[in-house]
This record gives sequence, structure tokens and C-alpha cells, in this order.
Amino acid sequence: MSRSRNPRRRRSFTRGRSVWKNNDGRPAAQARPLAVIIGMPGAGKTRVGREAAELLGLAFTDADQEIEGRIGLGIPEYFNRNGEAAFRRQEAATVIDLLTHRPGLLSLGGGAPMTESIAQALADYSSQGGKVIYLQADPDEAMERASRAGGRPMLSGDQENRWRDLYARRHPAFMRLSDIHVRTHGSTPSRAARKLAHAIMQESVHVTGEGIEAYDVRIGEDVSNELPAVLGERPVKIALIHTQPVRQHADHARALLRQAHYKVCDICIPDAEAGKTLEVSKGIWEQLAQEGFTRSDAVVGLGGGAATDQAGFIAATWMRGIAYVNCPTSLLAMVDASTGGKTGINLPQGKNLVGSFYTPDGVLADLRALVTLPNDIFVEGLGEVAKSGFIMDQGILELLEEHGAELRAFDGASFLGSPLEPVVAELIKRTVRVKVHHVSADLKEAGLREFLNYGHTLAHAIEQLEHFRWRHGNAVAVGCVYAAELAGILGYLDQKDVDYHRNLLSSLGLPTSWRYGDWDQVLALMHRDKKARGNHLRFVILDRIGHPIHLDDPPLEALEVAFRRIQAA
Ligand SMILES: NC(=O)c1ccc[n+]([C@@H]2O[C@H](COP(=O)([O-])OP(=O)(O)OC[C@H]3O[C@@H](n4cnc5c(N)ncnc54)[C@H](O)[C@@H]3O)[C@@H](O)[C@H]2O)c1
Ligand SMILES: O=C(O)C(=O)C[C@@H](O)[C@H](O)[C@H](O)COP(=O)(O)O
Repeated sequence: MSRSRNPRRRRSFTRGRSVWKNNDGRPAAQARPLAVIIGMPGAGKTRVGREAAELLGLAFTDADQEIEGRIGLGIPEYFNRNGEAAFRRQEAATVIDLLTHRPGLLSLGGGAPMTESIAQALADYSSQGGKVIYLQADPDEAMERASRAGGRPMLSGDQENRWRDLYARRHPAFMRLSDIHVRTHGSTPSRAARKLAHAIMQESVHVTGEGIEAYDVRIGEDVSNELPAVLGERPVKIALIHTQPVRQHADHARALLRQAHYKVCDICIPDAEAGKTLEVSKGIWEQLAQEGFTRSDAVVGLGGGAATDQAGFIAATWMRGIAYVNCPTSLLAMVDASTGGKTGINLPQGKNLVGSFYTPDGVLADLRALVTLPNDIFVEGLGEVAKSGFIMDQGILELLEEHGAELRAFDGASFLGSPLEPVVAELIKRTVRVKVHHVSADLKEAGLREFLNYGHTLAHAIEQLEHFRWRHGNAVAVGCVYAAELAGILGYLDQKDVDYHRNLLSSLGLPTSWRYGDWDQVLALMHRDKKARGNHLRFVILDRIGHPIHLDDPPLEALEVAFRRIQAA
């Protein structure tokens, strides 16, 4: 995988996190395992699991060793004396107990998930936020390790054929029961342990709601390795839509797809807003037709928000809709553009005027992609992060206040393993949660979801009048100040909260003013905003930080006065 890497130093994975928490937020020390490892004999569940636990500062339990301790006998001997059925009963009692009471990392015996009561317990554990990780080793490597280790009653006799027979029966069950798949093919045990540790650290936000086929937004290092698992086995062809600046991340995705035996149609589109045009869409549709894409094939959108908007639009329209997965590579795309199902393109007359609400099958926000993200693009992404804090999450605002200087000085080359990494991961997770809160309740933006549009009424006018030279996040920052000024003028927001908008955004390196003189042009474009109804302008403002409201038909004078205020220095 030829991707620029931060020089690997053996770093603590626990930096910046005092206590590992389960997905439900409970400190792991007081509860069930943080993650459970399943896999075939010889996959490395014990050795790799133990090393990953050490990296994360977690306790490690090998279920087989625990069982031997409880029955006071080696498993092979117990098997010979009492048979497999008796062993599976012992194993189920122990594993179900461990799933409930043993914090840290837990690895199960190869056959354990095949026992119905254990499979059910794993499904319950996963539904409550636990992570079931399928450690997938290269079959030849695993067979060699399993036969070398010996002492496996299920592999007695012709080891290789027995292993392959077990794999044929167990692999589908393991795929069904696991949330995360870690491939260790060709990895040293320490490299495999790091991949496993990243998988355990990854965050996941589940998206569901009316009109939404549920999917997950996964956030963490190496989550892009989940791409084949998220796409599944139905597609034969994959249209990988990306842009030139993210080619090395596209290279990685392409390699993963080909390793998983998909036929990849590589589509590199013009960068940024130049890629969100009808001409580009037309070119892609023609290429899909030429390549014979059918309804069972799929799209992968990899890049910034402009690329994922176009990719989603292609997926929404090709044969009236095929599957797609987003691999966002910019901060803004990770926190906003890749999730929620707003797909679309720009017209010369305005931003996002053509598109469809069409949700992805999954979103993989791989933090490793941020290594190549330029500082100015990272900072503009903070515009949407701050917006999400203003409308809903005080925790986001606190993180932005506490880490503003480091965030403003973001440097991709030193990002991985730095103290900033867990901060950015937390900001991404929180911002995605704000978006998902609104999208789950109102996919097609009938009301609640409009709150996500805070700052956008002016923002889109700015982008248009600046001929897309202004980046979206920067325009949103100015748009949020405008909305705060408007709320202040009309008595909804007090001056300290208006000033708070400017001070926080400025501290992050975001613009808070825009020098453009033609108010009539601005007003005309705001009337084209998708929240407008007929000739009625509609805004989202705050009546206090964290509490957005709709504002319909605000007085024209107030609109202009607020505009003049964001024009000033
Ligand atoms: N659909 C939605 O819900 C939604 C939400 C927010 C924004 N958007 C849209 O997203 C777009 C803004 O997204 P954006 O800020 O990502 O802009 P962008 O897609 O234009 O990307 C910004 C620049 O950064 C580059 N880049 C991205 N990731 C990189 C990486 N890892 N390494 C190096 N370069 C990288 C891109 O190639 C581009 O040059 C706008 O079109 C906006 O309308 C959509
Ligand atoms: O997801 C939403 O809904 C949003 O409004 C999110 C915005 O941050 C995003 O910029 C979106 O693309 C704007 O949508 P639009 O409907 O105003 O084009």
C-alpha cells in the first residue's frame, strides 16, 4: 500500500484517552469487553489479540485458556474424555459469562460462534454497542500456524482439508456476526496487532430512520479496509469516482477492491466544484453505459465533499439508483458531506440546484486520509464543525475553544499519533452525530433537518458570487456570523452570543466577514435558496447557542443591516 505514512514510532494508543469507553459511553473498566475477536484456527486471535490489548492498555482474556482454568483440564483431553457436545456446553457457559462480565479484549475459540447460544449472545453484545471483530488471516498462513501449534481437536486427521471444511462452514457465520473485519494477510504479528488496535479504536455512528436503509459511518485509521465488507458480494463492477489530489487514497481503495475480486472502473473527475457539474455527470453516465454497469453494481465516492456529492448523484440516478459507499478524505466531507444522503451538482445559476436525497450503504472516514490534507482545507472543514456546535452540541464548542490553536495549525504530516488525532476523531464523531440526529428524523428536510443549513443561506450566495473561489466551509463561517447578526438585530440573540460566533470562528482561522458590495445580487440569490418557499425567504437562526429556530420572511431592512455588519472588518 504505497501511501505516505507518518514515520511509525511505537506510540501509545491510549494517549488523550484516560479510560477506554464502550460505544455506549460506559468506561470499559466497569463493564463487558470493549471488543471480542473471532476467527479461524491459526488466525492469530490469541497472539495478535494479546499484543493489541497491550498497545491499548487493555486486559486480555483468551476464552480457551479461561475454560481450561475452569474445568481444570486441557481442552484436547476434555474433548477426548467427554466429546465435543459436552465441551461446547462448557464453552457456552464460560463465553456467555465472559461476554457479560470481563472487561478488556476477549478472544474466542474458533468454533465458539457456531454454537447457537453464543451466536445469540454475540448478536446481543453487538446490538448493545460491543465490537465483534473477525480476524481474517490468509488461509495458507492460518493453516500452517494451526498445524504447527497442534492441540486442536477439530483439526484432527487431514489438517488442511479439515481446516478448509471448517472455513467453508464458519466464514459466512463469522461475516454475519462481526461488525468489523481485519485482514492480516501478509502482516507481521505486530503490524496485525496495530491494525486490530485501530479497528478497536474506530468509532461508529449508526444511521437509521424513516426512509433510510440503515448504515454506519465508521471513523478511524484504516477503516477504508472495510470497503469490500460494506459493499458486500452483490456488485461485480465498482465505479471508483475520485479526484487527482487524492489519487494515493484512490490507489489504496482500488487495490482493496481488486484484492476482493471486484472489476474496478476508475473515474477521475475534475477537482472540487469543477467536478460537480452536469457535464461531468454526463461523462460518467456514458462511461457506466459503456462498461455495462447493471443495477447490482455499485459506486464508491472517494475525495472531498464535491466528489462525494457527484458520486452520490451518479448512484442515485444510474438506472434510477444503485448502491454506493462514500470514502470522504477531507474533514468537511467526513463530518458532513458524505453522510445524510444529500447528493447533487451545481448549475451556473446556483449551488446544489440539482440532486436527490439518496443514502449510502456506508461511510468510511479513514483518518489516515487526513495525512495529505492541506491546512487550509482542514480549517475550512472546521466551519461545518463549528456550525454543528452552534446549533446543537456544546461539547463541540468546548473542544474547539480548548484546541483552537492546534486545530488552526493542523499539519497532516504529523497528525497520526499526535495528541490532536483523538481530538479530531472526537470532533468528527460528534459532528456526524449532530447531522445524523437531524437526518434520522427528517431525511427529506421538511423541517428539522433545515437546522443543518444554519449559515447556508448567505454561504451559498457567497460561493456563487465568488465563482466558487471561496471554499464552502469558509462561506459557511461568514454565513453563521450573518445569521447571528440577524438574530441579534431582531432581538433573538444577545450581543455576547453574536460576538461569540466571531471570536470562536476567528480563533480557528475562519473568515467572519466578506467584502462584497452588491446587496441586490446577494438578496436575489438568497431567494433561490432551497429553504425559500415562493417569494418567502426562510432562515435558520438561534434564539440561544444550541437552540436553532426557523425565521420566515424577516424584515428586509434587518437583512440588509446584518449584511452591512458582515462587510465591515
Ligand atoms: N451533501 C452534503 O450534505 C454536503 C454537506 C456539506 C458540504 N457539501 C458539499 O461539499 C463540498 C465541500 O467539500 P470539501 O470542503 O471537501 O471541498 P472539496 O471537495 O472541493 O475538497 C477541497 C479540496 O481538498 C482536496 N482534498 C480533499 N481531501 C484531500 C486529502 N485527503 N488530501 C489532499 N487533498 C484533499 C480536494 O481534492 C479539493 O482540492 C461543497 O460542494 C459542498 O456543497 C455537501
Ligand atoms: O445535510 C443537510 O441537510 C445540510 O444542510 C448540510 C449542509 O452543511 C450542507 O452544506 C448541504 O450540502 C447544504 O445543503 P443545501 O440543501 O443547502 O444545498
